[in-house]
Amino acid sequence: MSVLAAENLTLNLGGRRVLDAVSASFAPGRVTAVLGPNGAGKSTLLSCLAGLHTPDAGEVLVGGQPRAALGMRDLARQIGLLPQDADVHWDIDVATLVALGRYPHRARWGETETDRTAVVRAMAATDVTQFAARPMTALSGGERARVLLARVLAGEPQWLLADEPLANLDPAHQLDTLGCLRDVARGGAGVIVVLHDLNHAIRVADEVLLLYDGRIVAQGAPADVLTPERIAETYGVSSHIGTTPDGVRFIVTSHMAQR
Ligand SMILES: Nc1ncnc2c1ncn2[C@@H]1O[C@H](COP(=O)(O)OP(=O)(O)OP(=O)(O)O)[C@@H](O)[C@H]1O
Repeated sequence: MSVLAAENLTLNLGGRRVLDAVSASFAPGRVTAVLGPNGAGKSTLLSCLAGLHTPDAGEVLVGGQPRAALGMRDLARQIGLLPQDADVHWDIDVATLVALGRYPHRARWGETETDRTAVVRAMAATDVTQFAARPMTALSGGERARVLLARVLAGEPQWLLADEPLANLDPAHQLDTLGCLRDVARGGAGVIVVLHDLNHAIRVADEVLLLYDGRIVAQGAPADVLTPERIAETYGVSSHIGTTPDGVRFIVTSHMAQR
């Protein structure tokens, strides 16, 4: 099966161990939420998977092949990364920027109907079609964030790696984006998404991977991993886990009681 796998990834940055023997395997058609407190190594793990960092030990396998064996174009077709705090401050119009997401697929003779369809679909999925002709500099932060997600979606990657894609979005667009990530997985791609809101994770993820201090402390179904005990150990907060009358699970966190 064509999986994306991290095998014993170890990475030191600035003299500190940032990832410590991280092994994980991601399957197509599934959404994996990468969770953990600030500084746990979530973005670094995504960067390693996408090829932006070369690990000091261990390797990333893409469909069983070492990532380093793939050419840049092939890698760009297979893995689409939306980095944390991605932004654009130049005067490019939205449709042109989203179309740049097709770059790894572009034929020598230019844009094809397939390219155009993928761009239109990506813009609709992120609710930015109405901004198509506007320059990026004339959009709000949340609108720009949706356009940048559209650019990655336009590339129709086999693996979508999204680092906090909900950070600047209003509640309705957060839910829409979670739905969009599920649709991407339903279409057969693997989705790996860094999230901070545990409620978003239990809503979207088939699986969660919980990092702490550069190590994986748990990986599995959200209900199995996100227990009050583990939330307390990892995040240092108390939690109450419940279910709404219509069956949606939720987690409410609060500060630990002072001793
Ligand atoms: N270039 C760098 N040089 C030195 N240390 C770094 C560098 N980049 C990241 N780090 C450190 O690596 C650790 C992991 O960073 P990373 O960005 O992966 O965390 P994160 O889990 O994504 O955190 P957050 O939730 O705050 O985004 C942090 O302690 C950070 O300070």
